[in-house]
Amino acid sequence: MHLVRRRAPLGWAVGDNWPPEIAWTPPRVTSASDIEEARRHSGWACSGKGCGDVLRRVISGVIVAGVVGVTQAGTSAVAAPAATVPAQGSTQTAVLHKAPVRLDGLTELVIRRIEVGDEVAASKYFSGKPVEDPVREQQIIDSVRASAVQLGIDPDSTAAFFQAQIEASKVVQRGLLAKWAADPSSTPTSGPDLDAVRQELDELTTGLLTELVRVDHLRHTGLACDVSLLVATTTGAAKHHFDRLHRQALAVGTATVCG
Ligand SMILES: C=C(O[C@@H]1C=C(C(=O)O)C=C[C@H]1O)C(=O)O
Repeated sequence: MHLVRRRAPLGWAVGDNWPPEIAWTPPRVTSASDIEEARRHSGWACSGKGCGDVLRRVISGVIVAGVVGVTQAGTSAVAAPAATVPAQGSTQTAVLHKAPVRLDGLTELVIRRIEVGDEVAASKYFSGKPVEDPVREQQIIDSVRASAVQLGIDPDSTAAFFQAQIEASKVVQRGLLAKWAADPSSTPTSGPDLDAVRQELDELTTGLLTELVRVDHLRHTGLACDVSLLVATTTGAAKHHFDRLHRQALAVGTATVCG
């Protein structure tokens, strides 16, 4: 078996118990789509004999952590009481000793911004405006840098986070415009005014900055941040019925959260 790390959302080594706060034994997860889901979300690429077990461990952990994340919603982020959670597809159980840090609020706003990308795409489909507007992008980056200084968070990582949001929006816009060009029957019937949509994006910027301040101390916690982000993005994408394109945008938009 050959296992390589393509990116680093999880700070664990092969053979570690995962997630570290959860004592678990892997439930049976066998379908091809589960494994494909694990491959896409784990940040690991695996080839050869034994990969199935490794990937099953990852997706099993995601399921358990997701269940825990949902059941622990609204409770304290640390030192939560122990809870027993039934593992999907198995009689085995996972025991939660400590809830992971939560990035649901930030992720929810990233998701909303991605959804607004659909409206931007529809607007541009009718106006013929290009996907990319470098002047507007620079205005956003300059503005969030200035806000970061005022709010006492790092301007460079704040700028990188918002650059990722802009890239995520462009992933959605390009994907939808390409889809509509290939299949005219799927095109929108109307498109909103771009200025109105940009106002919505500006409001989201304020919300995202507030969330970045709130989770600032969690963003450099390594594994805890990685696990929390994985749970938040996995459950968020499922809750919003994200398709492949929007999941891809979500991966782009959250790439700089834990660093
Ligand atoms: C969303 C737009 O499309 C692109 C993405 C942007 C963004 O995500 O903020 C900004 C400018 C464009 O490069 C837009 O034109 O407003």
